[in-house]
Amino acid sequence: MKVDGNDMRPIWFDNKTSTAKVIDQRKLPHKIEIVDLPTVDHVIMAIKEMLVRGAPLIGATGAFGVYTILFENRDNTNIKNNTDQCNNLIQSECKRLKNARPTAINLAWGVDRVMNHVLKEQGYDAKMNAALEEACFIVEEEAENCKNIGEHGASLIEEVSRKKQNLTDKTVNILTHCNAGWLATVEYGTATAPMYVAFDKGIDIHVWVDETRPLNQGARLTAWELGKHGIKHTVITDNAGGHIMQHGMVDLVIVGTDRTTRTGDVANKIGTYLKALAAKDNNIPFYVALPSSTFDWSIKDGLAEIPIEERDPDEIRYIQGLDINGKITSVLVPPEQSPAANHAFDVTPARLVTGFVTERGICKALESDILSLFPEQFSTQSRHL
Ligand SMILES: CSC[C@@H](O)[C@@H](O)C(=O)COP(=O)(O)O
Repeated sequence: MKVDGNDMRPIWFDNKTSTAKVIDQRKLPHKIEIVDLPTVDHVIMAIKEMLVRGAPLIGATGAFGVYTILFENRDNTNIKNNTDQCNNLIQSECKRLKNARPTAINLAWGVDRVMNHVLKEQGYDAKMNAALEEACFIVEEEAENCKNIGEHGASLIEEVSRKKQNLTDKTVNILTHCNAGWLATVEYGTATAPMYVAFDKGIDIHVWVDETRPLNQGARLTAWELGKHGIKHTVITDNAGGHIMQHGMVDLVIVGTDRTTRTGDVANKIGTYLKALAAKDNNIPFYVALPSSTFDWSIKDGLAEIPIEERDPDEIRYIQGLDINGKITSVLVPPEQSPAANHAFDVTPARLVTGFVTERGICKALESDILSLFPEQFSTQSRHL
């Protein structure tokens, strides 16, 4: 996507250094800082500390992580000359990569996909080349998936726009939570992709951006992205959604997801469930946009089976922003001694979801409908079979 006229992605491969590079999203929107990922420890740190975040981006970063295992050990003759030792190292490092964050299924998906590719190859250089090739392929494929999500999802916005043509206020008001934009994917985003497509087609849209405490991905990242694209938006507190829905100020909710079961239960950033409840109570369509890499085909019960990450309570206790000297700084909010609990995600049951926007089209939040878009997953072993 364009930032001040320049093409930008949150991750890319730098041929000069032979390493993946990422934008450090902790510093946005105040500073664009690029970080190099030359070792697996760097990759794990980037995922854990959320320099990169958002399910599809975590998946892409994990995919490059597998390449990094081989890049990092390229001068280790013991590993290079012993296939068993090399494969054991790849498998144990991949396990470490997959443990960096638990909720987004894309991480395990991206790592396993590249790992399985690499283990089949004979010879160190062939393995390293295969890892890089597959990681780059995943990045392009996810970008294409998000583009298609945008095309399909824009039809929902166009439909609302058509219905509003006889009203004085024709603006389509969309609410979103967290950041499911290009910063969370590779290009376009998931929840934001339909917004970018609709806006580019000339539809009058306005986006309510939940600030998304504790790390403010909405206020910091979604607002920045939308602003750079010229899309009208307003940052609101996380608790304002219900109120504005009751007052007819929201036509449509679109969010992303970190893991969705084959039955349509949706894990996403903490607070998503409350938005879905409020949308249901106000008859407002609640859509979830996702690439197929975010479905967990092996599970059926999101509440019981999706692991919910619990992060450092200090992310709640401290809030980060620019001080009056223009320096990024953190300040303590609650009393020093008060404990805090940081549940990073929640699960919205399928019954509250109007539908899914995927790269293959839109479907209802029902196992049969989801599988009719992805019939090849019909026989994927659910843990319940
Ligand atoms: C297209 S990204 C979808 C989700 O990953 C996004 O909504 C989200 O919850 C991100 O959480 P984060 O903790 O910032 O990684």
